[in-house]
Amino acid sequence: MDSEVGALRTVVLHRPGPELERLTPRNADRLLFDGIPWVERAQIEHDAFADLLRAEGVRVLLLGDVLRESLAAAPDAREAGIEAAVDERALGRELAAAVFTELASLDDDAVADALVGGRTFAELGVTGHSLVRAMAGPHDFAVDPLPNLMFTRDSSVRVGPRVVASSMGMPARRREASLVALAQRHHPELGVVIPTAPRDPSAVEGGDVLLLAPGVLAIGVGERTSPAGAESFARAMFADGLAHTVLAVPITQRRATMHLDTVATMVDVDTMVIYPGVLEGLEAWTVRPEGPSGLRITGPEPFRPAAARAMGIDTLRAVDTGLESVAAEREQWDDGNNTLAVAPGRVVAYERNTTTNARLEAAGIEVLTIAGFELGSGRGGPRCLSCPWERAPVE
Ligand SMILES: NC(=O)NCCC[C@H](N)C(=O)O
Repeated sequence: MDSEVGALRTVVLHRPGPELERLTPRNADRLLFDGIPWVERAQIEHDAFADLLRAEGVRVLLLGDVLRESLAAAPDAREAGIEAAVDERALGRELAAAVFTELASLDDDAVADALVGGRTFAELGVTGHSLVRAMAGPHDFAVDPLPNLMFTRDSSVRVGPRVVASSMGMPARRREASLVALAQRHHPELGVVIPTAPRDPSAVEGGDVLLLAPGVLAIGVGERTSPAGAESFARAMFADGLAHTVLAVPITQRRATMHLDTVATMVDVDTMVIYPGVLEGLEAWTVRPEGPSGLRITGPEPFRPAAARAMGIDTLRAVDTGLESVAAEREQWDDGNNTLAVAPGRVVAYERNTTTNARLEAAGIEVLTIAGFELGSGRGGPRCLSCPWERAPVE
């Protein structure tokens, strides 16, 4: 796995499930959703996405199956998953112990459901002398649900022969990374991939990491990935010999641009789709290894020439998403720039972003479309919804 565009062979998706049924207008902001999705329709849309990928010859692994298979294969994974889900800081020691005991009494499938879908106090039936329990409403969560799990892009990053567990920037998503890492690690097939050495806990989310070309990574630095996170990721890549250059790319810290892949994604070996609102202003700091553990840092300078130089190409072509700024802004919000390449010059995109898709096609990119009315309510497109596990090397 050394690019964003090599023919996609294996991908990890998560079919959304009961965790989405937990969203209400009161908790949606905290759980990072902009609307309340219609769950059955989200599943239909997701199934169509998975089927399209299968029709493209991609092997689709579903995280729910991966998790269940891992829990069955490794008894210690069960305990580790439950332990990570029980937040002693929120529950207090005594109630945390009671919640742990309840979860531990469930069978493997029910544990997997609880770790993803969360559990309320009422559902778990935990009682006892706890102020937290006494003051909690029946629908308050003893274990938070993970409605963003379907955005498998963000919780781990596959680079070359390795996988990097993310360190999520947002509290609502923190547990995803450890759950996904646990599911991968204990899975009979995925577990053959070696994790990178543990990094420091600074924030990096996978939506910020773009494999521009073999050995060249761009890492967005903004709402989800901190400068420290980008640095520790770069150091891990250099230490493992997986990159020679990392471009740290500042992006505005707001919801519309939460990750680098919300404004720019690779659609061919030398081409990106880029939101025109950032096209001219996008900059990069170039980070390279120097000496046994040092870094050489230069910049900032305009992103595209810096990227082209690192990639060893004359020009990084940009397809911008419309000259008309209102249409471009609307489609950026609806993840028009968030494409998933299944092969060089062949991408999956949301059908609603008609201006962006027409411009991609005019630039010679084949666009395969999926519906994203409900999937999009969490603010993520085809790239966010996928964690590529294996791609063919690019020329
Ligand atoms: N790479 C991405 O842009 N992922 C989309 C994540 C959406 C999710 N609701 C979040 O706010 O984290």
